[in-house]
Amino acid sequence: MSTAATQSRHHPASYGAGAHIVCDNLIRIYRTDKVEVVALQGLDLLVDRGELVAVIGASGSGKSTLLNILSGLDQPTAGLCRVGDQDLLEMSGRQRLRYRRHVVGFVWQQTARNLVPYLSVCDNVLLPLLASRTGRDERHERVEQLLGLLGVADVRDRRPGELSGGQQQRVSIAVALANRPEVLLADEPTGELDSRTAEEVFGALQRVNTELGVTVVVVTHDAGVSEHVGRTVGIRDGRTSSEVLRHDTGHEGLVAQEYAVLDRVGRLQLPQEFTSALQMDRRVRLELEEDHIGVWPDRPAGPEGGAS
Ligand SMILES: Nc1ncnc2c1ncn2[C@@H]1O[C@H](COP(=O)(O)OP(=O)(O)OP(=O)(O)O)[C@@H](O)[C@H]1O
Repeated sequence: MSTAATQSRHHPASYGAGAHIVCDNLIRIYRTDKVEVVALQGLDLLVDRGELVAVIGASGSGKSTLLNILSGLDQPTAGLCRVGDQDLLEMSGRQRLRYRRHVVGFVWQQTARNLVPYLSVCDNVLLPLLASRTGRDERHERVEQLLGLLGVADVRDRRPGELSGGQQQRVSIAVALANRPEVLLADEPTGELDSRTAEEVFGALQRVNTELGVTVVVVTHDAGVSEHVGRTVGIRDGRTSSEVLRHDTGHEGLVAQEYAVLDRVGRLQLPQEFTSALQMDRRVRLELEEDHIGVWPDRPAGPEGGAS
């Protein structure tokens, strides 16, 4: 289990201390003339430095809203959002620009948003480095390192339109990482790809996470992502609802285990499959046992109505 996740369970008062990314009771309300949409309704999320986390959820659950906030493009309505020592609610315009250029890198679903179509692969990766005034030798070293790591060195002189979808996204990852950001954010990076190519892109995200130590948050509705990451966080209706952790047990190999998320005040969302299977409605009966908490449907106690 991630250190941040374990720590939040044991010391709710110091929620998020030591985590790289902290979202605490994050709220984002979109207001238009007539309607108000609560896209995030108190979302909690902790990510450790160097972790690779997938955020999955149905359409409209708030995934892109979360990523837009983490990328500094959008601001939350309330709550706390911190990346390293940067507070995303308190930043000035100038700090926000610096944050977007140097602290986070992003990969979007549409390649057109990631790459300049008339530049070669090599020049696309070089572009952010020119803007950041990195020295010439260091620039070329970084470009070579990234092209090699992402397996696109052989297509360095091609333009984005001359690449496969998977190659385009791998080049997009290289562009996003050029300025050595601490965090890489990817919004549906495999949304336009077939499942084999999607595997290739998830593999590339895994590689940069392991080799460069960059913290990666990937948002997707592709449930297949859980094969490639240590932790999958489920969001539903703008809140974190569940987590799947993959443990290496040694003898049995990697085993996936699903957890419900407990927030800092102890709230827990029970999976709907569980509550409907036991016809739990409105309220449940709780009992503290030595090593677990029992949850029972609220039915009259009797020969058949007792705890099970
Ligand atoms: N600019 C906006 N103005 C009003 N409502 C918005 C805006 N952006 C998002 N929403 C609403 O907020 C909710 C969450 O949207 P969001 O795009 O974050 O979901 P998502 O999980 O990324 O969905 P998808 O997988 O379809 O991209 C939705 O109900 C959406 O309609």
